[in-house]
Amino acid sequence: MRNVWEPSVYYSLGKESFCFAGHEISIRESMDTYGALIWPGAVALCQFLENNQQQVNLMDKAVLEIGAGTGLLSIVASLLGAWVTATDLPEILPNLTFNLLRNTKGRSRYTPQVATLTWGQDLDRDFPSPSYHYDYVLAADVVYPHQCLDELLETMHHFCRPGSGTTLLWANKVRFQSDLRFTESFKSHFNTTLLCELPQQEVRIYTATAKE
Ligand SMILES: C[S@@+](CC[C@H](N)C(=O)[O-])C[C@H]1O[C@@H](n2cnc3c(N)ncnc32)[C@H](O)[C@@H]1O
Repeated sequence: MRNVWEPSVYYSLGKESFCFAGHEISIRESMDTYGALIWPGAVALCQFLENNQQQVNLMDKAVLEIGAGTGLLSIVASLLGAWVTATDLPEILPNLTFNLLRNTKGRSRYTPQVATLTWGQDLDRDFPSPSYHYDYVLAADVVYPHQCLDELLETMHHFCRPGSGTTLLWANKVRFQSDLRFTESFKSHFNTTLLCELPQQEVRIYTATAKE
């Protein structure tokens, strides 16, 4: 039988209750993996989406989140009216599904979907375009020292192609030189605008569309 990942330690690191889009949101975290913790980029992008609903109107929009982790950002997008697919590595999905269902059931316009998406892997097979077209792709704190930065950029590019009309929203805490190198590469692939900078949290939020 497939081993279903369950957090072994339920441990509150920082805040696990939030209020966004008029709802109390309760997130189950764990110490087990990066994907079971809430990262500052997710909180910053949730705040941005809540405060800028005219600029980024998610009502009835198709939204994909990559590296969704605990699901906080997907929950907020869902509560703001989007049809959301939250994706991550397979071992993250049980906790992600748990958090999504517990916080959106009976509250959101569309039931959020959950899917495995390993950056750079089988994208044409599992998410062929144009069948899988999204208005927005969300990404929070997906850039940190890991071995898959090229695959991450390839994934962003897969969903945000020239002429697709897809907008990418990427929030990240700037931690290392490698983050700045990724940002340069990101800017060379996409038309990029810095939407917001939070100096205290050292988080930057970018919006991007594909270069023609
Ligand atoms: C630092 S956590 C951020 C989680 C969440 N977005 C947040 O901000 O709270 C990075 C996320 O990317 C996911 N991730 C890392 N490598 C990945 C890969 N190769 N393919 C897909 N997801 C990956 C992790 O499982 C984790 O959920």
